[in-house]
Amino acid sequence: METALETDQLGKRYGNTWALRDCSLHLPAGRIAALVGPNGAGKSTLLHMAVGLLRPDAGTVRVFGETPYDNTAALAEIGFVAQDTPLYRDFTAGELVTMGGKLNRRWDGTLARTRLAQLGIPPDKPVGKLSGGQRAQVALALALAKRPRLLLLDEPVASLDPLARREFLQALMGSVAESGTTVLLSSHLLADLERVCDYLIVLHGARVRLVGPVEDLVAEHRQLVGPRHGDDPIPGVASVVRASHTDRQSTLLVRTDGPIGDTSWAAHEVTLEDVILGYLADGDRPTSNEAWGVPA
Ligand SMILES: Nc1ncnc2c1ncn2[C@@H]1O[C@H](COP(=O)(O)OP(=O)(O)OP(=O)(O)O)[C@@H](O)[C@H]1O
Repeated sequence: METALETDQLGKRYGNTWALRDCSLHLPAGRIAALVGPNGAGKSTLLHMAVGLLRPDAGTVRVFGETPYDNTAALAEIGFVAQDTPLYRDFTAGELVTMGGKLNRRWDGTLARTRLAQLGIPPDKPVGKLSGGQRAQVALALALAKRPRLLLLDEPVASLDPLARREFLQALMGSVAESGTTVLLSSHLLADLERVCDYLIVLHGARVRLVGPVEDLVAEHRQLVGPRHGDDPIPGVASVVRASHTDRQSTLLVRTDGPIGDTSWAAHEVTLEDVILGYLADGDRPTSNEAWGVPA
């Protein structure tokens, strides 16, 4: 299968601090992928390198086989909606659609106008005077009009109310289903991601913690509840993601590589949210109490 995005040992550093490190992953074409991680995990940094806004300090990033940095041909294949949906606020939505046609060689202005008309967005009002949700829809319509093969969205629904969020995600799903566009979408809203995404990338502490098709990842993880557990290996368990213990009982989130044969463990299925939260709970906090002058 064709690969839309591929990184190998990709890294970006600010001063002495790695914003993203040893990032190796691939995103097959046609997927709608969730990019998840706590604040400061490196999500925007990864997206900015994928869209050629940042030059990597280590490793490589390729979009459909091309390096995006300083590569106009590669950038023509990528749509990007940045975190705060920046738009020229004095321009109207209609003017932005016209401008897009002058700046992009493959531009579907009719698609953008049809979408914006369906959403009831006025064509003649400066976008600075639209609501946050309407602005996000304008930004998405412009990104889709570019007919990108890869669409990168950095927290596109963060500022939207639940109804606007649902409409935005439905619009996104509808149009990428028609066009076959690959999407990589960062968000903190796990329930939304569970509804729309079929591929998952978890970042934590500047590193990739988990990558793969949602269906496989959910199927491979189990919650085990059983007698207090030490460090002994459990047959069928490839790794323990997270463990909590009482005096007599242990509860483990595990990644399996076979059936759990030991009947002293009760094995429960997990949701995507359980898996994500398990990986997010594991990892160091970048800023210590000492740095803030508070006791540990
Ligand atoms: N321009 C910059 N200069 C210095 N450090 C930066 C810069 N941009 C990002 N960082 C640092 O890089 C790390 C990763 O930041 P990034 O914005 O990629 O995280 P994120 O996962 O997108 O976070 P959020 O969910 O808050 O948007 C953070 O520690 C951040 O402080």
